[in-house]
Amino acid sequence: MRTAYGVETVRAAERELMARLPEGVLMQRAAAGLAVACGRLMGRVYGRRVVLLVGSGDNGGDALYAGARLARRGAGVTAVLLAPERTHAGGLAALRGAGGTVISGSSSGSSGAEVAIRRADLVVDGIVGIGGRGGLRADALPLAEAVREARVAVVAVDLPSGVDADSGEVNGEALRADLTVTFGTHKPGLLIDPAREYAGTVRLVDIGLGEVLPEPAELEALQHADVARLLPVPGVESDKYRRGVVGIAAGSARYPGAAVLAVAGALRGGAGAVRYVGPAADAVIARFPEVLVSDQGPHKAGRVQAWVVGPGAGEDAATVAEVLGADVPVLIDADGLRLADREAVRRRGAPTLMTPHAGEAAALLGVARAEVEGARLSAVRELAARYGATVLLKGSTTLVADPAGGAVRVNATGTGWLATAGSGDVLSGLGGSLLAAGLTALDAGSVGAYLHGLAGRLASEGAPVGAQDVAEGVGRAWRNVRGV
Ligand SMILES: NC(=O)C1=CN([C@@H]2O[C@H](COP(=O)(O)OP(=O)(O)OC[C@H]3O[C@@H](n4cnc5c(N)ncnc54)[C@H](OP(=O)(O)O)[C@@H]3O)[C@@H](O)[C@H]2O)[C@@H](O)CC1
Ligand SMILES: [K+]
Repeated sequence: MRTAYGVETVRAAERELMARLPEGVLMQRAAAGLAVACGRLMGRVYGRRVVLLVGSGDNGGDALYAGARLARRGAGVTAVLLAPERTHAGGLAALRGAGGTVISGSSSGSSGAEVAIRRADLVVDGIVGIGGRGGLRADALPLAEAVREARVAVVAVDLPSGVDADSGEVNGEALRADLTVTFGTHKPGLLIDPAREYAGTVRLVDIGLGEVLPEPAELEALQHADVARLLPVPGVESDKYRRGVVGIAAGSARYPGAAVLAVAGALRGGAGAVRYVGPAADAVIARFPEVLVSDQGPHKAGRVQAWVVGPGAGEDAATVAEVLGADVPVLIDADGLRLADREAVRRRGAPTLMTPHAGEAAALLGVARAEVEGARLSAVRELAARYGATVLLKGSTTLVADPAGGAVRVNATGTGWLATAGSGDVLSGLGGSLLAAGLTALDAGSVGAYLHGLAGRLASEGAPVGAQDVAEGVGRAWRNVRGV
């Protein structure tokens, strides 16, 4: 499991650890890891030209100490100081002692710095780290512009400067990195868009913080091994009922395809059988003869261990209400989200998993879509709290939040190719099937998103995919995760 912690927690852990260690040890650990990562990125150190962008705090200190290490190994290192009078003194002395050059951003104007950037093999962004608020400030903007124009490789120290460490929000300008070297733990902003996009590849340097960080983390991301443990694999005793039956109440005369795609996802999620109720039974059975279909309402469909309701449902509020009344886990998607009565969701005794995309989440919260996209973490937490339900917010970084709090799960297996019609219907069926197989709402949502994203990647291999390709790719994703 990859975990991430917010700034307050990181600072508390840092204080606790620092109290046990000689002064400066943590920064030296950070700088050593940073210098190694820079060296690897450049291929060799000797003779390379490195520019450090140095802000007023310890983030700049890390950059300076790492710069000193690179200078000792033969790199030509120039530090551009954005706040010369507040620069980390020890770091500056170390760099000077190692033969580095220092340009004061303010006194010599920015042109000297811009020339150095144009000639550089690598820029190290130590403007601001977890102490940052808001986007880049005016004095850093010409430097950021010069970096962009020079197309020079950028390594961000701890975080790309200008992004919000806790939320992944980017309020203003931020510096894009090819590699972010982060210390002690991932920060939420490194895993959540839009900030994640600025970070490039993220490398975690162990500075010993792990032993003092509390449980649970603020954010966690499942990895292959975690998903493999959670997948519902049948034992010798299993029959189709023990493996779970998932009911799909989806589709309408107008949108029969949504039903077919939700069923396609459900067949690949590990439940032993799929029931379908609704007006698209003919289309479903023609494509999937193994499905148990019924044109009666959900309560007459026979026993299920979980329901999926909503994909392509049109205006069928009665079916949504009926499913919400069932005493089994329910996944609500698409039209179902709009039709579900909030109080009815809150009253439910069994788990509920809601799976909106940003537009649907915005409608439920009564805000603009851009607001949800810019502040995904707070949006998903707010929705989970309002509905008393587990919420999976779809997007390039899908988030899953439980109403009781705890770590929010983030999924990063997705690909832009998944933004294709019907792909969400496949995910709803897949998630419902995992619920029926006995996973908690949080696990079903995050495992579903993981498999779905991976299936999209495997099916796509860099080319466009349709929703059916994604559904068919889910089997490959299972095998990939299980290593079989
Ligand atoms: N935690 C750990 O375990 C370890 C942490 N380490 C390192 O320390 C870093 C944190 O250092 P830090 O606390 O000195 O804060 P940092 O990010 O350098 O900011 C300093 C000042 O910048 C300013 N400022 C604010 N916003 C700004 C903006 N948008 N643009 C420009 N400036 C802005 C603001 O001052 P202001 O100008 O507002 O008075 C703020 O006080 C951390 O990220 C990691 O690299 C490692 O060494 C080892 C272990
Ligand atoms: K930085």
